[in-house]
Amino acid sequence: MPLELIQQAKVANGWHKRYKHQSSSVNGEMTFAIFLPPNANQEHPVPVLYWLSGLTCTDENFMQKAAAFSTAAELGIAIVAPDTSPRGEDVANDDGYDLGQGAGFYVNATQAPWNKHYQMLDYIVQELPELIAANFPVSQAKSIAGHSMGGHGALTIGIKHADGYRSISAFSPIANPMHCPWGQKAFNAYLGSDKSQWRQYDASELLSQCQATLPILIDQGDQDDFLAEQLKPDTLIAAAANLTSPFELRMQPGYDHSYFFISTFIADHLRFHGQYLV
Ligand SMILES: N[C@@H](CCC(=O)N[C@@H](CSC=O)C(=O)NCC(=O)O)C(=O)O
Repeated sequence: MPLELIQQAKVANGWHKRYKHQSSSVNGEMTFAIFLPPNANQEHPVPVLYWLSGLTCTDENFMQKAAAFSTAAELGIAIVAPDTSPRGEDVANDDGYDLGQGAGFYVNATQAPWNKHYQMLDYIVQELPELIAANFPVSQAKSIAGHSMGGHGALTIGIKHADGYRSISAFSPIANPMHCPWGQKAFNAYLGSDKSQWRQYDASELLSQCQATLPILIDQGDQDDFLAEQLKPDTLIAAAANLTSPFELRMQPGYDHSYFFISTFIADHLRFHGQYLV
């Protein structure tokens, strides 16, 4: 499907570009943004970090607020930030900010009316990387990162599709969505009431069962208003107890849930991924 360029700007000697396109996975239009570092060209394809944003976000929040460009340019890493859901008048929605448009939870919905468009897992794992590879000077090397709902997405996708990615990182991820209000609301709507279907999308469940996985870095602010009720990083630490691959969860004193926090530590995350994307 052809890409339509919406916007572009030079930044950090590279380019930030936004595109929309028809998506076969979500059966409608999707938008994504890409940062291409200055060294990206057909003779020098660059690795890609996929960034999954949180509730209420579009492709723009990370690109405008995370302050990632200078380090990504220095390391020669492209960043792709998709929208967090399908959108449009014919796309199912909810009055709450935590379900529907802007809150796709990176799952393949099985329940009506959501299953018509909310196939975000297929979009992120298959369709979007194919589109990026076909249209931009990128190599096969991919890593995945995200924030909050997007941290849940990065962890679950990276763990379940470990052959497709080199490393995983997350800021303030929803670590155990089966047991928090945001996750329970979304999973009930998108997946139905059968909790056996929820486990495939719960990072703590997946991590506790896997023998080996990718290197994982997580940052969590200890002044995050969502920490105890929604995020539950302790369950992830417990689930990671028997891992043999590198796993680090850093509690960062004084930081909240915002992009101020993300912008403070994004360079660490890019350098972490950079080790594995060479
Ligand atoms: N009550 C808030 C909730 C929205 C919010 O905090 N969204 C976060 C992600 S939360 C988990 O996925 C976010 O990234 N917001 C965008 C930003 O640019 O900060 C609300 O008022 O909507």
